Amino acid sequence: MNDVSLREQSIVLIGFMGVGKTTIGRSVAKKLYRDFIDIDEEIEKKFNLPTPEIFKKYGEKKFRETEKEIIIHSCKQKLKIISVGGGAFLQEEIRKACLSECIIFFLDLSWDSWKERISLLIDSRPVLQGKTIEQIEKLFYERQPIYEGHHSRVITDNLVVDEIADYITDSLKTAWDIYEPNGN
Ligand SMILES: Nc1ncnc2c1ncn2[C@@H]1O[C@H](COP(=O)(O)OP(=O)(O)O)[C@@H](O)[C@H]1O
Ligand SMILES: O=C(O)C1=C[C@@H](OP(=O)(O)O)[C@@H](O)[C@H](O)C1
Ligand SMILES: [Mg+2]
Repeated sequence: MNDVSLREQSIVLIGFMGVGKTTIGRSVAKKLYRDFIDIDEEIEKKFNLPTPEIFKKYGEKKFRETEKEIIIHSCKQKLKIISVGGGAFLQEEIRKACLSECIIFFLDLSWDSWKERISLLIDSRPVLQGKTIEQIEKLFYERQPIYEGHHSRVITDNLVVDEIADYITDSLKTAWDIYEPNGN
């Protein structure tokens, strides 16, 4: 770790696509009066295209390279709330950078709850498109080990966005008060 205090460290949300990283990250940022960075939004701004179009026009490899560049840059900043795409932690360099620079929350949703959400996700997630539900289930479980590197896990089944965001902010405030009681 660098010389950034615990209170200043940026927070990174990870987990499979659709678990709520973007929505919950935005809510946590509001509650803590911090800037929010959604890495997918940053990639889309850079290409001036939605993610499915980036995949179509430039390919997944280019998307992943850009994702890495933006995350490595963003995770070195202080006091941010950062939501990374569900595939970002496939890249070891990203995992290592986030783990050493930031506090990582893993949003853990069960397959049974996740599959109820699929219709909300399919149009904007190219990785899900053209796959059967069985293939998506296989991907869901294959991806779980990449999220093992984290500092805190939040089981999100049956919780609304506000409850999850409150849980994250409360646990951060508790950790800050324990480890940096004088606010530094
Ligand atoms: N706790 C939750 N309960 C119900 N729906 C949720 C919850 N969190 C997110 N959603 C919904 O799931 C969809 C995916 O959320 P999103 O924040 O884009 O996930 P991610 O960034 O992890 O892909 C959105 O339609 C969002 O409104
Ligand atoms: O898991 C993945 O491979 C992806 C997840 C998406 O982000 P969310 O996890 O926010 O849906 C986005 O980065 C892209 O569609 C690829
Ligand atoms: Mg997202």
